[in-house]
Amino acid sequence: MRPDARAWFESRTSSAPCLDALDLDALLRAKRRGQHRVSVVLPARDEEATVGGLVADLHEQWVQRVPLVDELLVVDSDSTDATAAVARAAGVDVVAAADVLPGHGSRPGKGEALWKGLAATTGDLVVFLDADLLGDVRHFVPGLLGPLLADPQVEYVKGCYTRPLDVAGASVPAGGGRVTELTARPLLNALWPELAGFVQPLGGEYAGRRSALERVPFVSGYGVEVGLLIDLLQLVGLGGLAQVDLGVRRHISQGQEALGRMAGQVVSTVLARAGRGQAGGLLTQFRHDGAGFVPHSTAVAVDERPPLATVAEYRALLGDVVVG
Ligand SMILES: O=c1ccn([C@@H]2O[C@H](COP(=O)(O)OP(=O)(O)O)[C@@H](O)[C@H]2O)c(=O)[nH]1
Ligand SMILES: O=C(O)[C@@H](COP(=O)(O)O)O[C@H]1O[C@H](CO)[C@@H](O)[C@H](O)[C@H]1O
Repeated sequence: MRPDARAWFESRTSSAPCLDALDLDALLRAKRRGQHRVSVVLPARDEEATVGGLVADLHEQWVQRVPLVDELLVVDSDSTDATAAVARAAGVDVVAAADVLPGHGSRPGKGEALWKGLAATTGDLVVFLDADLLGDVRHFVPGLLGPLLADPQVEYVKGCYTRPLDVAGASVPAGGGRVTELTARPLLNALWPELAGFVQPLGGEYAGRRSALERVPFVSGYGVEVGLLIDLLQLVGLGGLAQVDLGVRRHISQGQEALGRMAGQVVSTVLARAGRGQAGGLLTQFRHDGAGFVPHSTAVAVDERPPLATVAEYRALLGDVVVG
């Protein structure tokens, strides 16, 4: 690693306490001292199998038992299953991405759900969690908030973790993060070596100050994480970024072909941010039908939403809501 990346890695990497080791009083004092309001946003597309238990645990722990979280919102990203109903039955608010900022229409993709989730919430601190997480991840919330509560210079915190890959019933201890290891990490090391200290640049768990998040664009698809990292580096500098070790992260993993399309969106975003503009914007993959290879192409061109701070409808929304 370059000296600046190593210095960052050593000074801006912390570890999240496990739930039992947390000083809950100190955590709530820090929240009150900073007069913070905390929103947790989970983008969810077809996550009926996992979203209910996940949000029920988070709600019980951080809304009912310990008042750390003020808003817990699932953003239904055009799900075709019972994601919304399952999440509502678990006692949390659900909004359809298409219903947020309706004047701006609706686009597919995870980044669109996150942008709409930021617009639909009011906390000055916002935590983003994937909705397909497995196991007890309640400590992720205070872990991600910790650096933001402790240091006003920190604007954005990425979770990092080991990522076992569960495939066909077998678990590969560090097999997860395939797009990270095979695409994002090599590209970021080549083009933004100052970001080489990020263990999980694509990780789906992160938190930030609304004042920063509303000043960057949101790539509409899977390029959103790499886009946010690059854009927030430009906005707040390496000193405004941090990462926190959350332990182990398990989730519902996709197959190679789907990850190939995800990688295509990540590459398109990186090339666009590196000034290479839009290449072809198409990714062609191949299947074999027994007689020969059959190409099939998907669009991976970068589509993004502007910084929310530039959206009049959003400013009006904030103006109508008392934040505190
Ligand atoms: O169009 C989409 C695609 C994904 N997601 C959500 O974004 C998170 C991460 O997506 P996914 O699990 O597909 O990515 P992976 O974790 O496999 O990299 C999950 O909560 C998805 O439900 C979403 O809200 N809209
Ligand atoms: O990190 C990665 O390589 C990908 C795929 O992870 P796995 O190989 O399925 O564990 O997962 C992440 O990347 C996506 C694109 O940035 C994020 O949207 C996901 O939340 C994150 O899990």
